[in-house]
Amino acid sequence: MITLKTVLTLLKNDQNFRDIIDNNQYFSEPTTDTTFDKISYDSRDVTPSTLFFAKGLNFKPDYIRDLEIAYYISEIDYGLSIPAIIVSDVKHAMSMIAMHFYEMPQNALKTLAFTGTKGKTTAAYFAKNILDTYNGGKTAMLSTMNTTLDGKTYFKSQLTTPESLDLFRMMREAVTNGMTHLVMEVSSQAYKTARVYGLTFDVGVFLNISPDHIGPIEHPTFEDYFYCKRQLLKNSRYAVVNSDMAHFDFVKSELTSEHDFYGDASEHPISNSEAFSFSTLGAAFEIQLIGRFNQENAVAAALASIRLGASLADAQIGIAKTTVPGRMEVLTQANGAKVFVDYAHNADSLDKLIGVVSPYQTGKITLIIGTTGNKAESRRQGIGELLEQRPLIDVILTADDPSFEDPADIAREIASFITRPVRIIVDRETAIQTALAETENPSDAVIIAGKGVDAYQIVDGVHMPYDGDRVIAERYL
Ligand SMILES: CC(=O)N[C@H]1[C@@H](OP(=O)(O)OP(=O)(O)OC[C@H]2O[C@@H](n3ccc(=O)[nH]c3=O)[C@H](O)[C@@H]2O)O[C@H](CO)[C@@H](O)[C@@H]1O[C@H](C)C(=O)N[C@@H](C)C(=O)N[C@H](CCC(=O)O)C(=O)O
Ligand SMILES: Nc1ncnc2c1ncn2[C@@H]1O[C@H](COP(=O)(O)OP(=O)(O)OP(=O)(O)O)[C@@H](O)[C@H]1O
Repeated sequence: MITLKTVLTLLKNDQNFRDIIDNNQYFSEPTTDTTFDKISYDSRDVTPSTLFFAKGLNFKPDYIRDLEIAYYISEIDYGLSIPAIIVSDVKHAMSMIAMHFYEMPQNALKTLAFTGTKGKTTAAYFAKNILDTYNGGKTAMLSTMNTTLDGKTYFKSQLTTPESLDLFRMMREAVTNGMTHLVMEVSSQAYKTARVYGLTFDVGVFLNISPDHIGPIEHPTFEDYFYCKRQLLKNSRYAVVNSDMAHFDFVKSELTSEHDFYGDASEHPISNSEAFSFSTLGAAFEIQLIGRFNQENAVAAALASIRLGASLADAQIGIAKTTVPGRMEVLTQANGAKVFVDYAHNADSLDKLIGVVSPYQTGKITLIIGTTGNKAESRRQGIGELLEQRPLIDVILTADDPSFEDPADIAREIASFITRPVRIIVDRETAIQTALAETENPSDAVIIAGKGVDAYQIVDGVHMPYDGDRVIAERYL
């Protein structure tokens, strides 16, 4: 519950309030003694005592024109018969009001947030397992794939970082469920669209940065993407940063909170790095996820979790038992060839993935990859240029969430950066079946990159059923 008076006080304290318009009259103080028992940004989910937020690129005033709601908050006066609270920034208003509506759940949780171009989900899974070992399974998690508010039941996430109204509701539910810790991924979009506005995390981790998510609906430039990501460190009481990341000196120069670094250029380098083990922080670790970058993700999660109370032994146990659905999963075909299923879907992570596979697989390596339509368009050139530099990799280009674009056109665009012949097999299952049928012996490998266990393909803006790369690969082993 929240009163109109409190809403206005919050907005005024945040210098966000402009005016109330009720019946063509302007007011700066509450005109009624209203209490809201629901907040919503979706007209399909309101009651008469709902405080409604009109926001978003595709919002239409017709959604609420005929609704019986007490007030709406908006940057624009839509001239409706519903009283309007006009603000300068509706996303800021949503976050400030949501955290108070849900009674500041962040005060009852130790919060740990990961940002970075790559590794957020993996690091979040490492941290959940470490913290669960410490607190007996009381860690909620919000990740790109899965969300759990009771530490054990998972449901599919809509966004990497939810809208503020959903975020604070979920945080309150986690507290009600007895959770003591929350691990979450914070995307650059979350800062760009103020989904975590006003929230201070106990620990914020910056994993790495490379050009990505640049396109019409995401970030106009790399500068904007990088700036948004850095906001996590400004809004965390304690920062953990990868000393090997691009622009590290600049990130370091901006730090104002207490902090720790990991990586080769820090006091916590990784040593004795083998496929399934490594050493750091003065201890030996076992790990199921191969790849040096996963060892980096693990160290980041360990440092952050230790800051929140976990011990080094908790970190060793948590890291050893972590697997992440669709990330670096290895299957073996009847002929002994290996199939690597991984979520890599930009040039940087693809480069790392190929780097992990090629030392072990000395035969023919076939890569199946595509990239999204209507989003992150710069990935096409990045992936194409990378594959041009890997002449020994046999490439099959396929569909990966083409959305409103033609997947064959996307594939041809990637192929335009590669001078050797590459195959285009648009149907993803056929591409996987073809590659698996071509392997001959244990030194061969197929890398299926991009969708992991995602059980959909976005086609014409709609999530169409897709079995997921791992399930399909298992079918043709
Ligand atoms: C740019 C952006 O942040 N977009 C998100 C945003 O959209 P929006 O605010 O513009 O809202 P909209 O979808 O245009 O709809 C307008 C409003 O009308 C309302 N509505 C709609 C229909 C109706 O009948 N009644 C009604 O009230 C809707 O509830 C909505 O509030 O809010 C929507 C939910 O409220 C999100 O679904 C949408 O994410 C889009 C689909 C998206 O794909 N975002 C990506 C870029 C994103 O945020 N990705 C990052 C991860 C990036 C990474 O991997 O690092 C993430 O955090 O998920
Ligand atoms: N530290 C890292 N550096 C580079 N690549 C990584 C790193 N960690 C993971 N990857 C690669 O990126 C892929 C995605 O990993 P993960 O899902 O953990 O990252 P994410 O940041 O959550 O990604 P996204 O924002 O695309 O959802 C992995 O499948 C792996 O190929």
